[in-house]
Order: sequence, then structure tokens, then C-alpha cells
Amino acid sequence: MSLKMTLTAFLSWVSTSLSMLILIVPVLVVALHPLRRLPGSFWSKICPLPLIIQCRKARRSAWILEQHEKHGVFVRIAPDHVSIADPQALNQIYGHKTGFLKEPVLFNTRDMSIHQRKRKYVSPAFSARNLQDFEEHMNPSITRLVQYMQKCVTESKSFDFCRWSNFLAFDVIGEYSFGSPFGFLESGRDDYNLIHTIDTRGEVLNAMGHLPRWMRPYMKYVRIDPFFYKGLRSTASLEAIGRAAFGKRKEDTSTARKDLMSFLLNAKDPDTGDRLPDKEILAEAISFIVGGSDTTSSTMTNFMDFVSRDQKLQADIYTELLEAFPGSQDSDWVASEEVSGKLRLLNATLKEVMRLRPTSSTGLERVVPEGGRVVAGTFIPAGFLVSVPTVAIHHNTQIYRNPEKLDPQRWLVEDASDLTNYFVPFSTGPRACVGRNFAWMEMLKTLATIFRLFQFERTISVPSESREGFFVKVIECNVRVGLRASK
Ligand code: HEM
Repeated sequence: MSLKMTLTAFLSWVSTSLSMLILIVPVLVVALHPLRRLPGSFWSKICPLPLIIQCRKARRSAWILEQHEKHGVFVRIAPDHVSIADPQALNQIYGHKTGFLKEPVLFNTRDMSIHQRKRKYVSPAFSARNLQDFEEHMNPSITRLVQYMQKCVTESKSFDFCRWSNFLAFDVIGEYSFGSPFGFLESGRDDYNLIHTIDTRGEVLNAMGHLPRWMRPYMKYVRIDPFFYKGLRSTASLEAIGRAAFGKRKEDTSTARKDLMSFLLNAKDPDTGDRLPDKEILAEAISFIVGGSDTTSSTMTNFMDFVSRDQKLQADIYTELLEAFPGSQDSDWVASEEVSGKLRLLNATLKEVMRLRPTSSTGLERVVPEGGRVVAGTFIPAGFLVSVPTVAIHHNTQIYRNPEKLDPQRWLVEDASDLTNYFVPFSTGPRACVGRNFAWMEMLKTLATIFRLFQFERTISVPSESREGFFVKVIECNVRVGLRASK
């Protein structure tokens, strides 16, 4: 045999063996995997790419819902990740003392003892007493929003509530975290490009969280798709904005206000008695900007989106508001939380909006602890990721009758407390949202004020489009606005 023929035969053998390997390895990975009995698409079982692609398209939750419709309650959405759309799993995974740990992707820490330490010095900032004290500091921002709406009425122009609720939420969280608003409502602009920065960062970190850990640091060098590179740049610029605001607040020792920063600046490490390092305070404050801005603004936008399309519901809410806040109001009037908190229809509608369209819609990831756990009747071995998609629970037909319908009345009937166990927009257990009372106060006050003073009408009749980063966000909410007559 000539040398040429031998070489050809060898190359052909190599290529056949490689092809076999490429075909066989994934089949073996699927067949021998510890989670092999759980369903999911073939590609999701061998690599996280399908999930990353959906995160990249900013529609992770929608895709996961589709996967559940196709495969059932348990779905492997990545080789090591099982999504579980069973209400029983909520407490089994997220409840107290379950041993499931958080993947350190979203808010900063995974370690339970560090988390408990942080919670200790952050929680007092959200006590009922402290929130009551802070309430008056929210009012000027809400008044600025009202002034803008009055301007729109005078000029007979529609406006994008999505944008303005964002301005409001950022100014309020700026006021709470750093002692002064970012100034969005006053200028009517996002001079820091903060909104875009946080949106981009959310989308990118959401996608990055599913890449193998070793790959993540290199994503900033990937220039074929600038998505990752831009998102990581956004993270850096968010830190710069936070650092500048923190520096300003630290110099201002004159304020006696009990905002979040005052708690962080005075907090002491329970073990050493030392004050917290600046780096930790800054990281904490940034997590509040991220966690406490888009979430409240998107929820208020969803409320506006639904209620401005349903004039009957809007009229009923107005009747309730008029009874609670009768007569003409001063130009800087803002609804109090004390009264708004008791308005049954307003509260039920806000709850229903958060059920139907939760901003934190996706399943929050947790790692199965040592020894593995039985979740919703199925054993999952240790070390794998599990999550329960909030949106799937909120749309579960066994819990909510007619789940696709916006029906505030479902919260007003006597046995509504059964539903409350499965209402988890703020998550549940030890890692649940620490800012939920703050958020509820901000949203109720704002919505009570604007729906008492104005009438809104959505400018489009087609469904709203949304994008999902950390949170699901409607991308526009243009409304026409008119003044309510003061009776
Ligand atoms: C409608 C508004 C809000 C929603 C839907 C919401 C939702 C959530 C959810 C689902 C989590 C759990 C995340 C996880 O387990 O991975 C969370 C955590 C958190 N939220 Fe909120 N949130 C809202 C408003 C706020 C506000 C206003 C603040 C701050 C003022 C805030 C600060 C935080 C922080 C710091 C955490 C981390 C808590 C921890 O790890 O202990 N959130 N939020």
C-alpha cells in the first residue's frame, strides 16, 4: 500500500471516530446523567445553550412556561437545572431551614451566615416605624410626577408612563439609599443613563448566570456579539454612579434622616464590633438601587397598563378613592399610606396585577443541599439547581380559577387567604424581598394619588410587549391623561 493510501485511510478512520464520538458522547451524557429520568429537550439536557439563547432574547420565563406546557411539571432547562412548576415545591425549596442555598448570581451572597448578618443590619431600615418616618420623603417625588402629568393635561399630550414610573422609582430609591433623589423627575431625563444601564446589566447577568463559571470572566472579550461586553460595561458604570452618590452622602453628616445609608454607616459587625467597610456599604446600596427600582416601576406600569385599558375598573377604583380622599386637594397633596392601605379594591387590584404579571417572574435558583432532597415527590440529588417559576405558580389553574383573567374580586372573597399562600411576587422564606413593605408603600401612595387626580387611557389596544432581564419589564406604556373633576 502506498503512503498516500495509508494516510487517507488513517484520516478517514480519525474522522469516522470523531464523528462517532460527537454523536455518542451527548447520547451517553443524556443516558447516564443522574437526572436522566426527568424530561426536557435533548439540547437542554446536553448544554445550557437553549436557556442562554432565551435569556439573550430577553424571554426566559416565557420559554420556561412553554417548556412546562410541553414536558409537564418537572423540566430540565439546562443539564444541571430542573424547573419545577408545582406549588408544593415553593416551601420545600424556598422555606425556612430547608438547606437549599442561593446561586450567587443575583443579589450578592450565597453563604447563609453572611446573609443573616447582612439581614440583621439591613432589616431595621425596613421596620414599620422607620418606613413611617421615611414616608414623607417619598412625597416630593410623587408630587413631581403629578406636576408632569398636569403639564401633559395642559398640553393635551400623551406620555410614556413606563419611563416616568422609572424616573419616580429611581428618585425614590436614590432618596432612600443615598439621601437625595437622582433628579430624573426634575429634569425629565435620565442624565446618568441609569435606566438603560440597569436594563442591559440585568439582561446580560441573567444570561451569564447560565454559562459555566470558568467562561464568565472571558465574556467581556467576546466582540462578535457585543451583548455581553456592553452589559459588563454597564455593571462598571452602575458602580461608578453608586460610588459618586455614596461619596456625596458620606460627606453630608448634617442629615439626621434615617435612610438606608444611615443604617449602613452606623452598622457594626456583630463579631468584631468594627464598622462596615465602604466597599460592603456600596455593594449593599447598589443592590438596593437594582432591587428597588425596576421592580416597583414595572409593577406600577403593569397596573397602569391593565387599568388604563379597563375604564369600568378604573371608575370603581376612582369611586373608592374619592370616598377616601373627598373634596379638592392641595397642589402638593399625596395620598397617605395609612388611608391607601385600607382601600380594598385598590389593594386587590395591585395584588391581582402582581399575580398576573409578576415582575420577578422567573424561578429563583437554589442548589440542592447535601444528601439530595425529595421535591414535590421526586428525588433530586445534591448539587443540582432547582427553581420554581413564579409565573407558573401564579397561573396555576388548580389554585387560581381562570388565571389569565385580571379579576381583583378573587382577592375580596372570604376564602382568599388560601390564594395568599401561593402569591409569591416577593418570593418567600429567608431570602424573600427585604424591601417589600417599602415597595408596597411606594406603589400604593403613587397609584392612589394619580388615580384620584387623573383619568388614564391606553393609546394602543394590542397587547404590550415586554423584555426580561432580572425582571420582566413592559417596554412602553403610552397613555392619554385627563384631570378628574374635584367634587
Ligand atoms: C414590586 C417590587 C418588588 C418586587 C416584586 C421584588 C422582588 C424581589 C424578589 C423576588 C426577591 C428575591 C430574590 C432572590 O431570592 O433571588 C427580592 C430580594 C430583594 N429585594 Fe426586592 N422586590 C421589590 C422591591 C424592592 C425594594 C423597593 C427594595 C429596596 C428598597 C428591594 C430590595 C431587595 C433586596 C435587597 C433583596 C435581596 C434580599 C436578600 O437577599 O436577603 N426590593 N426582591
